Amino acid sequence: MAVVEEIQAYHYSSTRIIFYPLVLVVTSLWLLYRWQQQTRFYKLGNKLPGPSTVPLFGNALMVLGKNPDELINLGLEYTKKYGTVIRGWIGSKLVVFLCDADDAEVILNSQVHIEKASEYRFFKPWLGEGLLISSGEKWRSHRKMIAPTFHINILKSFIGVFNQNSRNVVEKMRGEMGKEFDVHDYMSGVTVDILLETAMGITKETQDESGFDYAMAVMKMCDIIHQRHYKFWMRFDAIFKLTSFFEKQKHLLSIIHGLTNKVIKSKKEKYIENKSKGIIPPTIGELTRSSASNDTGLANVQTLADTVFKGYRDDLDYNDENDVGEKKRLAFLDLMIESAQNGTNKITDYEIKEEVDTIMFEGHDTTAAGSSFVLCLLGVHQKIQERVYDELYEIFGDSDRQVTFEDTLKMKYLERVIFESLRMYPPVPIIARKLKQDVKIATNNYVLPAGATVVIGTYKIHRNPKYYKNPEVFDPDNFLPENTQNRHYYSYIPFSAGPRSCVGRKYAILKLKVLLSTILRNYKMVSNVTEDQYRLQADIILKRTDGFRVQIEPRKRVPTSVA
Ligand code: HEM
Repeated sequence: MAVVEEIQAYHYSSTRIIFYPLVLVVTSLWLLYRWQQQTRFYKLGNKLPGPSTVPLFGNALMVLGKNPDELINLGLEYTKKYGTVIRGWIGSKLVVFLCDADDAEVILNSQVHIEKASEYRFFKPWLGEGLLISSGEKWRSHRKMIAPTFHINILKSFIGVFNQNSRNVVEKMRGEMGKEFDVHDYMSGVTVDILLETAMGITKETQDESGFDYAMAVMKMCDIIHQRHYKFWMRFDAIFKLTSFFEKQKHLLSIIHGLTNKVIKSKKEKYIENKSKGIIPPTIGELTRSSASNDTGLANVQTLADTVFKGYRDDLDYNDENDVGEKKRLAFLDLMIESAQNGTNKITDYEIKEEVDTIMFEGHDTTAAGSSFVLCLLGVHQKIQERVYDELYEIFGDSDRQVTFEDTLKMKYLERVIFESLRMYPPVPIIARKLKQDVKIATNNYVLPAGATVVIGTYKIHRNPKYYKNPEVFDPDNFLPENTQNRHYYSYIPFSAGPRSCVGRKYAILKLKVLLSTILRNYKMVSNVTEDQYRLQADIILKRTDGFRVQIEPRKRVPTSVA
């Protein structure tokens, strides 16, 4: 009897131990939820259209367990259902998706809403407070220093590097003739090689094993960051630190930062040594200053890019008319060291490292994806590829000579093809900001509250029939002057726009023209995978989860009408 009583008492007390605290927790959570719903933040958020929510979880359960291509399909489905403004609650975090050019302009054109969303924190161990993620005064002063280093005069001095590396990749690809292969592997490799040289001044001749290790580490780090974005559980630092990826990241970062630090140290020593001998490199100001000896005669030619990006209101166009042609080539790193040493800009070695690392990341994955999409699309759209080749034949004939800056100005159709590819498959498919102040957007005068995360849906804006007649059709004529002149500037934002637009825009377009024209003069691209079969990945960089599969055939150097 005593034993039975003892068991009953035990059950009773254990029920009490579990039951009452549980009731307390549930009640507190319910009260918290009720209180939250009454706050201004929630009231404003709940005025926006979006799927129904579950108390406390919001819409978080809907994305749980979804793989990257399912996520993109889910997002696209919701835009059909709810229109161009959609809110989602991830627990108590408000995320607002904007897919209309007027609304995008309100955010991107602002000097206030320039704070990056918390999702960018995964880059922090690698890029520190570099241009991509920094904010406030630090971002402003570094942007002011870095934007001029992307001046067209400096970019022109990179043409030789672009050419040499493009030729190298053409040779590497030769082994793939007749097979189906993933062209992204090659685009990724050549992009890192070009960046090593243009950002850090490391050439194939001067680089040792560490250059190769660095390139591999950059590619692998990009992979880890992608995994953290689409594997939900990897987003939590505490869990991430328990995975093997964390150890791998530590190792890769030691390679990346090790080389960046080493190069900065030796370049700085060299600068000081040269200075003591009276050898001083040209300043950014000198490299970009006007000169009577205009070497091209084409400096004032208006390119398509000049028209398309005219309304961006960013800081990349100033001074471009002062085109003095190719001078001494200095890498971005040299320019930063020089301006720090001569006192023009206050920037520490550590900050220079952050900026060089940022350029290496931003310049790599974006252009590798961009060029891979162009090559795949040309493999599918043979007629368009023929027009591209005919234009190249007109410029180069059957010669194997290198591309000059003047040639790139004549590649008008290729430029339209690149722009159209960036429209349909923007390498950066979304841009995310954290609001520090309330903002009223154009659609329905909705007010987005401070603290919300705003996601600009570039991919979706680029496919809005309001701006493009047949948005789902790959048609480079979307960028004929008559079609661009009256289009909303913010309906085409592959490089973002406004004060935080991409500083590498001109670099990217120039590099893509040299690289793609060199490949297309040597090979005909073929692809049996049509666009409806592409499996796109919802990620920080738009990619294909099915791989960028193409085949190449040798190019006969005659116009396509004769071939
Ligand atoms: C097709 C190629 C490229 C595309 C589509 C692209 C796109 C973008 C976009 C959309 C942003 C804004 C990101 C955001 O606000 O979250 C950005 C920023 C940036 N990009 Fe690019 N980019 C490309 C190539 C490059 C290259 C080649 C470089 C450097 C060599 C570069 C350097 C940067 C930097 C430093 C930023 C940060 C700017 C700031 O916040 O002030 N990008 N890029």
